[in-house]
Amino acid sequence: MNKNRVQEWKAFVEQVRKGRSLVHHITNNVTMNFLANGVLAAGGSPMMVHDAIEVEDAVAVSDALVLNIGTLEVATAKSMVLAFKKAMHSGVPVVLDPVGVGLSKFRQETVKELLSEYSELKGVSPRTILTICGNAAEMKFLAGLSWEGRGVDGDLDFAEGGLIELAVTAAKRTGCIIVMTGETDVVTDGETVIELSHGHPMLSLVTGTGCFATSMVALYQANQKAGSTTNLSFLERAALAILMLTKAAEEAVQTAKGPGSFQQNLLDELYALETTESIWQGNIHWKEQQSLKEIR
Ligand SMILES: Nc1ncnc2c1ncn2[C@@H]1O[C@H](COP(=O)(O)OP(=O)(O)OP(=O)(O)O)[C@@H](O)[C@H]1O
Ligand SMILES: Cc1ncsc1CCO
Repeated sequence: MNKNRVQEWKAFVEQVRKGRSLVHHITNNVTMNFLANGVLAAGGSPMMVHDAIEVEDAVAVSDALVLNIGTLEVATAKSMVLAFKKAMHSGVPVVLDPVGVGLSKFRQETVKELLSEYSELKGVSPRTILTICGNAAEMKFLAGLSWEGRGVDGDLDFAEGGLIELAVTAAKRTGCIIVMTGETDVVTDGETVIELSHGHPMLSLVTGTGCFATSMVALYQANQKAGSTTNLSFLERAALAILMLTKAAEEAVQTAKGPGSFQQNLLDELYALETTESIWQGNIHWKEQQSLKEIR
């Protein structure tokens, strides 16, 4: 077990939980309230600002930006592009949730525009990081394969090895960090793969837990206040975000009667979860160049 690593992770999680990082969201109107309360419970400060007239001003004061296309509208798609460009030029990390991307040409074109803006900025400094957080159906589309999602949901069955290959292909094709959620979560930049198997199936019975995973990643990748730096990579920070969410879910389910109380408990656990030894025990695997080694 790598104790130093765990100490660094723990210190960073504590930093995030006290940091009140400002996470600007342009997101869907189904889960917006859940995301705002979740970000607050996890130690951040949420801000939902959508209108094109003010999104650039909002990005200018933000520590991270979430773009979620769940209930995409023509006006918000325009806002997203404006906010994205402003974020990229002002060093604000962006996390995109391509909800139901294969559903319509409109969603596909919007995501394509953001990705092509991102790739055009390659080599331009400063250019911050773009992470994409979504389920296997959405990643399948981004990997250049056919869309098999149903509505905005993505119930896809993949063999273990297939999942990793899918996430790696999506990362290589988009040039982004990929966080692929599901029973097993896969976090990869196309080279390194971090696999996490925590959480509970109850997470699928509350709408927006995937959207919230995206918000958590943004909170953990957010710019840190002066004097609160970290050596952790964006990849590791994304994995920590998922770890905290899924570990909180494991606690939340203990006393839940069903999805309603589970959702409430989840907020309480995100707020209270102790970063003791048990958090770091279990199924976190780190793979590099085909070799599997556990980082704890
Ligand atoms: N069967 C499962 N067992 C454990 N954890 C799960 C399971 N399914 C999903 N999760 C967890 O639930 C969270 C949401 O992932 P999921 O893939 O369900 O998102 P999604 O389909 O995009 O959701 P939504 O569209 O409702 O926001 C992730 O943190 C993931 O780890
Ligand atoms: C149900 C639903 N429809 C559009 S967005 C959303 C929330 C889960 O992504």
